[in-house]
Amino acid sequence: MIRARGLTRRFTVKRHPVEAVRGLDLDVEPGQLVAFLGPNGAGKSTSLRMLTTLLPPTSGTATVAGHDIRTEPAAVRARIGYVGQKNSAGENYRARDELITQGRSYGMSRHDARHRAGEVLELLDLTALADRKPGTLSGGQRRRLDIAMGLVNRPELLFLDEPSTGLDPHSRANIWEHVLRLREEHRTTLLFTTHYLDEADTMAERVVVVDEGRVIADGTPGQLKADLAGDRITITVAQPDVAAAAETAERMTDAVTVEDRSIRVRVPRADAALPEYLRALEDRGIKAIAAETARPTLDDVFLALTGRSLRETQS
Ligand SMILES: Nc1ncnc2c1ncn2[C@@H]1O[C@H](COP(=O)(O)OP(=O)(O)OP(=O)(O)O)[C@@H](O)[C@H]1O
Repeated sequence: MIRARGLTRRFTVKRHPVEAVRGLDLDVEPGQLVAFLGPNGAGKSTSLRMLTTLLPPTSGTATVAGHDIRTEPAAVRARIGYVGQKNSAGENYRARDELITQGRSYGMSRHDARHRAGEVLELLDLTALADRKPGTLSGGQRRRLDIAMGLVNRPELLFLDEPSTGLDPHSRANIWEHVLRLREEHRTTLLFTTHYLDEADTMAERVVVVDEGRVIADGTPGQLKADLAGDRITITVAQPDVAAAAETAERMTDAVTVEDRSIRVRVPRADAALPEYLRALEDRGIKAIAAETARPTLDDVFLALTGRSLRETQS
């Protein structure tokens, strides 16, 4: 559905070059649900805008829905939907009319555009709001209308740029319910950008981690966490035992950090490593005051790859 090779995009800002995307290689199969995860400025939106033909690449090639983004942009656009970060419907016409106008812009007859507007309103649970002007809708309703706008042409592939940013948790969950249904019932291929770690983790079957214009990891959330982060053990000991407890941990692995009276250890499997560590401490006469284990998050993956926390890079 997507095949990109070496896509790059350079901007010039105040006479300085900004390498927004540095050589994106990406293959997405039909029906996949892929998250582009990365901090602000990582190049996620720029990548999407190139793949949707809104922005020409500086170099590189890509085919999207079977057509070349450079030489056949109209054919690409006819087969994809794009929901940008900004609202796509205007303020002044009723939601239904905005959708009809969108249908007409794809060359549909008035009758077909009206019929399709009715279908997408139904699909996004917006039928009761069809006669309202977009400006009067809530944030979550407005976002659903944006998605409806992106679906008017029955796209095989839908790009969503930060579909749930700025929404309250209830509206976020509601948006995802609709997106997931779309995939189940229509087998739409979906590529979305996010900087919500939990969203990428729970919603996507594949996460492409982007940082400073490059893909730095690509896999299922489970794979990425197992391969790149591992479980975490945290043991708390009495102050005089801290140095000896840390040294004991260092015999097991290099990934040891000490904070106050707590020793943090990264291991592939906490269930196997914790009893071993506790036994080793006991052999040295050290008693643990508390022991905790935690499964890794995608933030741990980002930290392992970049030395930075994705949470800290949020603006
Ligand atoms: N039109 C533009 N002109 C100049 N620089 C741009 C332009 N668009 C993006 N950039 C720069 O390119 C880099 C990548 O931006 P991009 O918007 O793709 O990142 P992003 O990962 O989508 O970030 P965000 O999560 O904030 O949307 C940033 O340094 C940004 O300032």
